[in-house]
Amino acid sequence: MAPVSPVDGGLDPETVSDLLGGLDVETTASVEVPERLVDRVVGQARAREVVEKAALQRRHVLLIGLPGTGKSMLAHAMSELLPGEGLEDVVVYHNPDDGNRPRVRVLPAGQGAEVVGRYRDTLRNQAAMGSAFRTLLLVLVLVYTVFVMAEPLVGVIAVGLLSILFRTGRSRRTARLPKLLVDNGGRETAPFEDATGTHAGALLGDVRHDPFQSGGLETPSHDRVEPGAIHRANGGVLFIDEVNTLDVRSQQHLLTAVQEREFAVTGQSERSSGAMVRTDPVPTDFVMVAAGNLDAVANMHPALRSRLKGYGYEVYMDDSLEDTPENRRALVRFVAQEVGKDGRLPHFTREALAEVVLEARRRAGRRGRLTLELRDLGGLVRVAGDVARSEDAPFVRREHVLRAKRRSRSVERQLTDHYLDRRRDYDLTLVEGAVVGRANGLTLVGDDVGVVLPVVADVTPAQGEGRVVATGGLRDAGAESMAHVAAVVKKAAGRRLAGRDIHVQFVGNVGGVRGDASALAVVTAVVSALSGVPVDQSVAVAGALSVRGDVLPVPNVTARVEAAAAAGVERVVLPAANRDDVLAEAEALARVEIVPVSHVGEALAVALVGDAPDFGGERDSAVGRLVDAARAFRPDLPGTDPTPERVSADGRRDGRHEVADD
Ligand SMILES: Nc1ncnc2c1ncn2[C@@H]1O[C@H](COP(=O)(O)OP(=O)(O)OP(=O)(O)O)[C@@H](O)[C@H]1O
Repeated sequence: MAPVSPVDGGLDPETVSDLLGGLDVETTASVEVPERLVDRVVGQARAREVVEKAALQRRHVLLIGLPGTGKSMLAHAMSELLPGEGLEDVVVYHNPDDGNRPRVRVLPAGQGAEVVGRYRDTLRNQAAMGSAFRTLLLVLVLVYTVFVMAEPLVGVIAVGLLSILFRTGRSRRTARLPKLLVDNGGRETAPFEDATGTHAGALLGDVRHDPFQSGGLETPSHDRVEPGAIHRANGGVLFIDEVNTLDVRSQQHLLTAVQEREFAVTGQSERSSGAMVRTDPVPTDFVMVAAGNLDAVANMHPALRSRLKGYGYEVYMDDSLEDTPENRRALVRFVAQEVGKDGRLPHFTREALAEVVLEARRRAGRRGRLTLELRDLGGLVRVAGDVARSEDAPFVRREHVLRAKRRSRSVERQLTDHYLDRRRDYDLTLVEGAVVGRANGLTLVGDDVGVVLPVVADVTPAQGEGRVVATGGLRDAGAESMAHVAAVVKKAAGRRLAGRDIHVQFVGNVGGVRGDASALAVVTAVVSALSGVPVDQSVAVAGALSVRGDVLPVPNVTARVEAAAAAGVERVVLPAANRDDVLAEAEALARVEIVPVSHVGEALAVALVGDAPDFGGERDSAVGRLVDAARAFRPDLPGTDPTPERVSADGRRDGRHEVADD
């Protein structure tokens, strides 16, 4: 059989070499993955440095950032950096003085199992000796009653009663066998405990309920004691993601464990018999790595946060890293690491690796950056591997990655596609002609799926104070941005806007408008509605606005441009600050023209077309000023120009304007 070649196609070798940061490997099989977990972390230089320092000083760490950026990986890496020596075992004993107060003994790691083993051996020997003695005694009683007293019935009863007595005594003795609560024997690295989403019992330890409680059938309390993550993490790392989701009581107890470095185990449920039991304190000398998004900081118990602040470090995780050859090589190592971790995936060819790096660029959404949301990128690696495996391909090739990209559509992507299909049925997308009061905005569903979102506006007489009424699922910054729109329109309009309501609607909105990237599209639609100057529907507009009309950058312009191109839009108006963020590789760029703008006027100059209709003798100064602003960038823009005479393309005077301007 001919050897299977990992040579792939589709990208030229120079581009591939550049995308791999010059790494000279044929497939991921020859990519070396570092031994230590901390060396496998891609990017996150600050967090890595902090974790290394905190491990040396045994300080707590708070990692805040987006999901899947390596927070738990760093916490795990930290446990590898902590010394594996000096760990302890914890053994819990029956307390003969008080059955509800089990005793706790802390021993060097490995000795706990020995102690319990020795205890068990002693009990076993005692039991063996006792059993021989008891058998002899029973035989003697039987012989005496049957042969000497000649009372076999008395003999059988006596032997039965004695057997029950002996059994109770034996179960009492075996019940005293101590329990190994925390076993660190044979462990080479410090423990790592992930307590994410645990309930109080699993976090703080618990004492199980005993339905019998007395009468000789009960389980002794020390045998019902269970350690919590805080006890198992002793000497190592306790990792808690979404720390703010722990209830307040658990956070308070956690704080006590952190401060005191020991925490007694007691039953967590008030109604359980375990609640009456409380052990001696059990050591909880761990380093805590708490994680979450920004909400976690806001909602964390203030005392716990202050403890973390005072005795630890806080790091905001990076969500992207610089697109340098070194970092691209790190990404290639990441793919090799994910392939190795899965264990069943074929290796990636150079071209397939290059495609993953390209995807990391695309997902970063900013020029010169690579995404660090690596859990998601790891998902793409696995799907690409599964696609290759389903075809029994010996390697994951570029086409597999491309197919995986299509297949591993996020829920947002699927929802958007579904919505676009529906919208096509109802003809909601309009990408040609010119319409008054309608502009094509570009919004995001989720973080990285672009959608063309039409915005329509109309002006009506106000019942009271004039206002801007916006509908169609505006939330957060999206709702706030309407105030910026109002400022821009009002400033231009002066008092002439009084007595009018401006209605704005996001048509067929699917995911709600969270951000302020639609502000420019809204102003375009509003100005068009006020002026009657139509908007060119082959143009799509994306941009946030300052209250002064400056166009501000928006996230993930590549996804927006792709959505515009897919819908058939010809030109996309984007904030000038975002110009470089559209990936050069985006296929969509071949199909659309990008028009960078810095001021609302520039955008209007591109989007507004055609002549303004007759205003019935009354020139609208609100619109006048905005369209004037636009004219500063495109002098031929029609609208409020007071010049009475306009010459049309064929040299004739434009009669309609004459009438309007007279
Ligand atoms: N910076 C990184 N370097 C290498 N691999 C990473 C990195 N970030 C994430 N990963 C990969 O993604 C997986 C998930 O990351 P991890 O669980 O650490 O994310 P997280 O930030 O803790 O997310 P969450 O808050 O959702 O738990 C890791 O096991 C690893 O394979």
